Amino acid sequence: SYPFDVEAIRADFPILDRKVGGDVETPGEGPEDDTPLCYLDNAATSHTPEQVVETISDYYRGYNANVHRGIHQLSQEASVAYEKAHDTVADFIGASGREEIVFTKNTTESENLVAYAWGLNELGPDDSVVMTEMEHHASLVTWQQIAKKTGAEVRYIRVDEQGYLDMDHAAELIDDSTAMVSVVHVSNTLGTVTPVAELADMAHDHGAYIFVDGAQSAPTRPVDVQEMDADFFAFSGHKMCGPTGIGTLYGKEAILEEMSPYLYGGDMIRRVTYDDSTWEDLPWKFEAGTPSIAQGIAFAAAVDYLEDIGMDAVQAHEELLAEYAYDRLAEFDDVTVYGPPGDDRGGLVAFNLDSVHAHDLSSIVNEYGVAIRAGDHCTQPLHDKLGAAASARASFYIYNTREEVDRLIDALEGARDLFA
Ligand SMILES: Cc1ncc(COP(=O)(O)O)c(CN[C@@H]2CONC2=O)c1O
Repeated sequence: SYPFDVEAIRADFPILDRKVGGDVETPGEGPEDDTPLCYLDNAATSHTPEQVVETISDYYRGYNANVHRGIHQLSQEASVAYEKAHDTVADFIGASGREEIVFTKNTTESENLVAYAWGLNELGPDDSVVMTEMEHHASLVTWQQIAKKTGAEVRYIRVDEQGYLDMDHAAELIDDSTAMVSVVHVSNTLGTVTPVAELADMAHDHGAYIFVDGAQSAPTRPVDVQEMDADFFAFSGHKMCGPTGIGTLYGKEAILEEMSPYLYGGDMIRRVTYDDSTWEDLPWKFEAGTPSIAQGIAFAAAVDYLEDIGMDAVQAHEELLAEYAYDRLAEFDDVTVYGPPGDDRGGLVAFNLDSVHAHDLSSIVNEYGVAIRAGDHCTQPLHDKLGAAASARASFYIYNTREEVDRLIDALEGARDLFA
């Protein structure tokens, strides 16, 4: 049994009825497209339910217009919907209001916004930025490069053998020189869940900010940014039933108020003269130019869709599938699974089959209709630490089932027989 009616959810995703195996030039239409799809790459991107797809087409068909400035009815309708979408996202993560919700392109842009608009101005040679060894490149490379530009020092909290964060090491690294602690909430490679509230306390005890990368947590579990006391929190719509091209940077209002803009242009200004300019209120100060209007409205529809299921139920489903996959992989004596035990991780499992390179494994299981990820998952330093050039990764979402995990295991057995 599952925490909710998975079959009813699957009915909202026609793509799950796709057959694969044919010519990629003609998606889903070729005569060889005869193998039912088994999609297990949700940490990369999730699918989009009909309700969200319809929201996008309803917008373009019914009230497409530019926002914020127009006086005519369509512009007012689009502006209300786009601005209210910020309220929906604010409620979803426990923010105090739309002033704390900046719509960006994705998590990556959210990280860069803070690194450039705050980091470049505030960091210097006496400062340190503390991250973990399991950061995604969206934060690791961003803060690494900003630190180079500003002379700040970068420090990495150790991840132990089991994939847990070494909190004693965190306490050593986070000190009075620390200006920013930037950490992943749920690792997209290990599935490790980081104790972000504890890290926030450590950061605040030393007068530092904490930036939580919520790309893999916001879609898969309840998030309350005030409870964790995050100063910044970032996530992407496309990983949580939303379209690509839309993400969120949450920031505490007082901090965003102080920060200078990231991108300049229209919509983010209040008054412009030849000499200088003043800025719009939050969050519009950080949304320059014509925004991704349809995507923003659809992002809110995706939040509504998930809230209907309930994030506790989403988390429970993720965890049962991750544990099941972990246990089934443990049946192999030539499989290495990375990260904490199956009953203490987010909804993904990265692994290697000893005799088969992850890329070969991924392409073979693809022959069985199974879609998983192979590569470094944008965590190359972590893979160096693991001693793995690459890993295969299965990641689950609300529409996946145990039978689909079984299909993965059957495909792995097929791959092993091929290479045996
Ligand atoms: C932990 C984490 N942080 C940041 C990002 C960046 O998100 P955007 O690409 O939306 O900016 C990702 C994306 N996850 C990658 C994308 O593909 N496979 C993954 O695991 C991620 O998993």
